[in-house]
Amino acid sequence: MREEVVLRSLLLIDADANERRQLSAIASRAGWSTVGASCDETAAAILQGPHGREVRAAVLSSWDAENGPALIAALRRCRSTLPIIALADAGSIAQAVDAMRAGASDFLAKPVAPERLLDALAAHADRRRAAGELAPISEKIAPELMLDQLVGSAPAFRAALAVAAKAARNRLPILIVGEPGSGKETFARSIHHASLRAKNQIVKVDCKSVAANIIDSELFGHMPGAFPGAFAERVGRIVEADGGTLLLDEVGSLPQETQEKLDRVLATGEVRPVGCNGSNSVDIRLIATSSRPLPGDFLPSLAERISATTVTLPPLRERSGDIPTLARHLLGRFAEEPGMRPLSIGNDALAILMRYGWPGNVRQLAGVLFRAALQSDGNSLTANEFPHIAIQSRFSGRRSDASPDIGKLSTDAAMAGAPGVTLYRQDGHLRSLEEIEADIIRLAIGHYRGRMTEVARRLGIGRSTLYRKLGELGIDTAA
Ligand SMILES: Nc1ncnc2c1ncn2[C@@H]1O[C@H](COP(=O)(O)OP(=O)(O)OP(=O)(O)O)[C@@H](O)[C@H]1O
Repeated sequence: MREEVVLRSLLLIDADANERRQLSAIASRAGWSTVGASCDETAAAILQGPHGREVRAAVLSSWDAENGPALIAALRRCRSTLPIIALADAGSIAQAVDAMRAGASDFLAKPVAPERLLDALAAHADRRRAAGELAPISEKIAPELMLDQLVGSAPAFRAALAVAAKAARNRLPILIVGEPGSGKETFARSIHHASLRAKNQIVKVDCKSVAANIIDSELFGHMPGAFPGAFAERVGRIVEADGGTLLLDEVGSLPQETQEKLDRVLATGEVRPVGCNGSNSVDIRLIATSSRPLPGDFLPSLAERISATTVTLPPLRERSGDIPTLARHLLGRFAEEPGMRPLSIGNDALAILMRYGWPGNVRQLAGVLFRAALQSDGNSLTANEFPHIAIQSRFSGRRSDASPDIGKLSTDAAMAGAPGVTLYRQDGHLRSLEEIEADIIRLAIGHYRGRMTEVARRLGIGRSTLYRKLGELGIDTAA
């Protein structure tokens, strides 16, 4: 038990005790114990004190360009590798760049969604995960893209685009399913912009981060006195979206009762605020997203209504042929921001990025590229800029130096939907069956991130056969 607390102690630095209290409440949800500091001297004293080693990360909750760099320098003097996450008001990429240049490990725009902060903390402070790879720093640099500007040519991605383009023209609900970071919200916004409702608002509610006891009031609104603390009338998000699009992120997290109310709104076009006897007519198009198939206990009639049109986004690892174009697109986006400059990316770097599994999908790719872009001194990113990714890409069927033509590699991979295994030696002769088999097994281990039961199942062999082959072919899974 003590071990758990010691492993997850978080230093919160802010002059305002309220800010510290709010962050402490969020962090405690993920099991962090917190210690607060109102200034840099106190923070340094805590890090140098008897419990200093227990602190696993620090959050500067009000980034200030004038004092921030000195504060980070002071923290770094005490602990050079401490993950430091800076928070600042939304609106300035320049602040993000400043904070990162000053040595922050990550930067988040306020107000920070609790999930985002916890993800960033986990990504930076949990040594079992690659440093910062899931961090959402590049999040702010995400322009609204039209459907035809979305990057991707893999067949599954094109199929998703085709469904989205067709659905944009009507007003029926849409469900977008895809792993975290695969582009669900981006798709939803592009669909809205391609629809006849584009001139009206798209209103987003993140169902996962709104507490169950206030979600009804958030969505449907409430009347004064509807519940203790409801002093004034509140217009719900559904009414705000009237004439436009309501985007419900992670719709599977809605409580059962709210699902029933939402189902009625969709069926009747009428919204009844909490505590009100009457109702308002609304005209909304619902786009719901979910990072996994809707849960088994999800209200069947609502599930049927919202999933009649389903857009399924492939994970990035299943469209690694799109990575070169995506990487160039993302670098182009970053280059437009103040303090950033145009950067190209070399074939060696692309080969590494294409071999990696990307559990955080396009968001993770954007984060990794953004960090590399900030740290690079040259005009082109090379493999050296991606050490964490290179380490994790090591189980690969294709050596980057055996595939110098990334254009060809990307077309091949796009056709296969994943990095392939080369059949030919560099002298043009076929490779032996054993070599090809070994590569396929390495590729499968990398693709399923070392989950041997899944590797065996996907390769259609038993686990014991898999382990025998690892021995016979000299494949070292711990390499
Ligand atoms: N096809 C694409 N082309 C260009 N950029 C993309 C594409 N897909 C995703 N992105 C970028 O990747 C980032 C993550 O996308 P987005 O927020 O839409 O993912 P998500 O699936 O909604 O994530 P989450 O499940 O965590 O909410 C954004 O910066 C977005 O602009």
